[in-house]
Amino acid sequence: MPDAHQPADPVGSAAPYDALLLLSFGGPEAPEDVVPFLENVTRGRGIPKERLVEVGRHYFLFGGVSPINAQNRELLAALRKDFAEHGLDLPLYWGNRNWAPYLVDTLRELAADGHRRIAVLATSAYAGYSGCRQYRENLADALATLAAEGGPELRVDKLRHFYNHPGFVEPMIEATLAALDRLPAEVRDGAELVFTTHSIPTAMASTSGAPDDPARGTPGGAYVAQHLEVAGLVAAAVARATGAVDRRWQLVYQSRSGSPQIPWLEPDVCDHLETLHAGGAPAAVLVPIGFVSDHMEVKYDLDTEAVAKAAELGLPLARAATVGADPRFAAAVRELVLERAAAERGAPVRRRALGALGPSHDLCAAACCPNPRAPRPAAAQS
Ligand SMILES: CC1=C(CCC(=O)O)c2cc3nc(cc4[nH]c(cc5[nH]c(cc1n2)c(C)c5CCC(=O)O)c(CCC(=O)O)c4C)C(CCC(=O)O)=C3C
Ligand SMILES: [Fe+2]
Repeated sequence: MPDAHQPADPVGSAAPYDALLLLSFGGPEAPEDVVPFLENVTRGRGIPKERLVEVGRHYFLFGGVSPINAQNRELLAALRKDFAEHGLDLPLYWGNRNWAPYLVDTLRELAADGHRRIAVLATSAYAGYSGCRQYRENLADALATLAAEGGPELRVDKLRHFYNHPGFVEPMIEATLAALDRLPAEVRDGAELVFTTHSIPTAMASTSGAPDDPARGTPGGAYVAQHLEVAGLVAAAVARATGAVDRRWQLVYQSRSGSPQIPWLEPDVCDHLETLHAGGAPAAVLVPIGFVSDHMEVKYDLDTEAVAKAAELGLPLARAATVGADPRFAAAVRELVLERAAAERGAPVRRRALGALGPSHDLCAAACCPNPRAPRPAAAQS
């Protein structure tokens, strides 16, 4: 195993890639965007009407503006800066699944600019249908549209999952320590760590990951195994830094939608805060390891709803920042591009990953993270 703390080669070639595409979820930027955005997100997904009205309300509370697009613009700026500082001359593009700039428009632009082989970073760190295959299905749809228009053939390679990359984990450790510091000194040592991620249907969780992943088929599948790995890494590092070696932590879930009859991953974060309070916990720190930036799931479900729950309980609570545009994450993206480029050229590759699960595969298998409804074409797979 290579030493996880050694940086990858500082300079390298991005060949065979012509460009990097940042592929994200997208979000509304004005009140009149909210309903069309939600229609884009939920087309054909059987989400109850009441849930959509409720989620729309979350966006209207913030003036109809999701923070996610501004956060992606910041990440693009951080990537431009990092690439320039490291002499990596690779054009950067940005497209979204559910709002402007739309993926299909960005692919058209890439094609018009003469780019043919494109590395893709999806702003989703973990395995699973929603975080991986759905992005690849949208890539396949957009490529099919371009082909139907008579455009040139593009090849898109999605970069590996980065949940256990040190450039993603280390900022979260630092953010957790900073959140602990914001708690009153008298409750700090006893504060429990509450790692949160998006709940998904348990059926989707248990089929997440590659077919040969040992976690595949376990109740939480690779989705839960990967989150537990990150939570454990952050908890251990925090314990080392604060000396409170027996600090308790748990992985919990948020932002559940869908029909109440269908089982989703539990417990919910607000229920967990009640459990902690009932058990005598003096304080808690929320660590949203499932999300790359402080988008609406973080701003509403944690900073609004969970904060209100903690206030009602009288439980001191602090929320750790997400990775966002941290320069270490930008550097990790550069490493992932250079790593994959080297692998595609057949050159030696160093793949940094913390913990025991190892670096994720470059190419998803056809049976990775299946679509829970019906199989559909997906790009970037074997
Ligand atoms: C695993 C996961 C991630 C993390 C990985 C990743 O980042 O991709 C994620 C991210 C996000 N989810 C987002 C928004 C929404 N997700 C929804 C619905 C759903 N998400 C699901 C899962 C995930 N979602 C699932 C299983 C559903 C049910 C319907 C379906 O099977 O598809 C709905 C519909 C209403 C509702 O049900 O809540 C909305 C509005 C935003 C944008 C936030 C902003 O605007 O700032 C982001 C970053
Ligand atoms: Fe979502």
